[in-house]
Amino acid sequence: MANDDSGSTLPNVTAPRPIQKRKREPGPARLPSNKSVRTSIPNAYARRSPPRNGNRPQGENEQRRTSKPRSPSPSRSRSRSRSPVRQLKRPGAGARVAREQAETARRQREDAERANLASRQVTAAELVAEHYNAVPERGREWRRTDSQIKGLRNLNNWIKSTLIQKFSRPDIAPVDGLKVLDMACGKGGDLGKWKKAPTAPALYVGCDIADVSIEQARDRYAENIRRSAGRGGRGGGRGGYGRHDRSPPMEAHFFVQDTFGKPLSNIPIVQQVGFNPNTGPGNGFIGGGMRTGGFDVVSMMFALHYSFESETLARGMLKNVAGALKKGGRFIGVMPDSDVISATVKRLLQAESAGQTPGEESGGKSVKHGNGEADGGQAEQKADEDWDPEKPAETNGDAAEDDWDPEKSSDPQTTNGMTDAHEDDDWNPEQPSEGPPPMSADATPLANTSNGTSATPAQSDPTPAREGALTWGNSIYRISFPHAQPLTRKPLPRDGIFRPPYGWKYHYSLEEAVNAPEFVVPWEGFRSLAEDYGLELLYRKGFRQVFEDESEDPLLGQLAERMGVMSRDRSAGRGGLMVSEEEMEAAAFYHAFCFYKV
Ligand SMILES: C[S@@+](CC[C@H](N)C(=O)[O-])C[C@H]1O[C@@H](n2cnc3c(N)ncnc32)[C@H](O)[C@@H]1O
Repeated sequence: MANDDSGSTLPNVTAPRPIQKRKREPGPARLPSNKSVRTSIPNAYARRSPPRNGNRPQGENEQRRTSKPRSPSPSRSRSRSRSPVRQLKRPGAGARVAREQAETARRQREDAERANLASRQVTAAELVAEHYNAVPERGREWRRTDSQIKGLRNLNNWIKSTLIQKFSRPDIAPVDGLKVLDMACGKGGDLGKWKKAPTAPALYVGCDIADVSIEQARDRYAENIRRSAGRGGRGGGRGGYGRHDRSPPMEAHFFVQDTFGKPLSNIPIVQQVGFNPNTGPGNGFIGGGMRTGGFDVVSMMFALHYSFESETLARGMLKNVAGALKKGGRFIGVMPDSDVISATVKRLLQAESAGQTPGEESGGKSVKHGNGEADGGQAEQKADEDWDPEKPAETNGDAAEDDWDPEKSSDPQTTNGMTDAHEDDDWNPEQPSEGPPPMSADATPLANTSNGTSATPAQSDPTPAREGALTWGNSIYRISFPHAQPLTRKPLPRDGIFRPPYGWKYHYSLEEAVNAPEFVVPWEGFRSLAEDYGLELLYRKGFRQVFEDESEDPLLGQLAERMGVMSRDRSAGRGGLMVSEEEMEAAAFYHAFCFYKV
């Protein structure tokens, strides 16, 4: 999967289904014409969408209506009586038979399509699982000392913590405690962040498609419980997760589960908490949240983009999110920002048609595309490594994961400097965080952008562009889009608007972390789809903006210091920022969001 941009995993739901040609019927019985049937189809998505809840897309209903024998109205009878009866009767009966056969054939084709789609989804899901299962667990020590992207890891962790802090406030927590569902929880790296939520969860349910990751998450949790018991409950009665020493341990359950392609209602504990299978469009209403039951928060960190492979998966994901949330519950997450992608694709395509060489359009020399021309003489040492599917890859999830180590003492006396700064599980606002910020020599101040996102071209570019690909990035991350989607042959949009919003595959690689295909999540399309499932937007910010705004908050600012994002010494580096500009550029590819369940 890591090197698969052949599009072979793209289910054919992304390809418009050919409209079936039907036999002409003679005389008046021929109405409505095929043309009117075609124009009655509301949009391209409706044609591609498999029927949900037994409802067929409008166009198909139209087709079915035309094939149904009509009860003759008086006026129709009159008009028939003026027509030669024998000419109408025989072709009418024949046409009916033909229609029935055509209808049967169409249904069979649809069934086959659905079966094919289902099996291909499984394949795609399996490939994702395979990729993440293959990710080595390098350990906290490696991340702390050897990782070249410590600053980025810390920033990602802090942003996830910030979302958790902001949107799991006591006002949404019921008396029996907060219930959290982590969809695509990876190795359970966010368990420690939940411990520091304003209301520590009473129940955490983590699901992921990668079984090895789920095993690691279970081990992580069990180890923490064990150590906490060994310490006599010190460090938080909730198995070391709680902030209140006498609170009962946080109960956690982990499941191997495809959270986009399969309903979560098949998990007993999810059923027990409450799952509403009727959310989303269907029968003309949007199913609301449950008045009682349901999770208080659903979290989806660095994973939602996998669901935008197809409309079916995206809807499946939202159905699960909305179905699991209680009324008033929150859906939080982080994912790639399509505004950054759109702006960069548009700019690079314009530069390309203006005949500019890569980088010229931006005054820089780092963005390139096409046939892998050398870029400003930058070193190309990493070359094909970034495209090697065999190359062991660590996940972004790992980069994004907490560096929680149950072995580590939470005693502030035993922690210091960078070590302590990397221990956000043992967050202690009193503990100073010091250490030289990992600045690059040419680091520049943070750029202010209108929406907090940045399409800043990279500062350096040691990796080669792929043949026929539009590529940008810097020495730690790289995005690569094929000029045309392999399966659909759809070219990259010159206006930067991805329509339809599903199936736009690109390749993403991050130093030490990810090397895998992903899918664009066009923001507006996603937002309006989310509304269909009763999810209203509360918060959306690019990572740069999250940092600039939220680090002003006294508590979150302290947390940034504790997590190695900021130094207490504001004269160090760029106002104390411990994230290099290249890391910040990589981070600016993402944005954070929170929705509210109505
Ligand atoms: C980048 S990792 C993020 C892990 C974790 N949320 C974090 O922030 O550390 C992406 C995760 O999404 C999971 N994933 C991808 N597709 C999935 C699906 N259909 N169902 C469940 N998990 C999925 C992967 O297995 C992987 O663990």
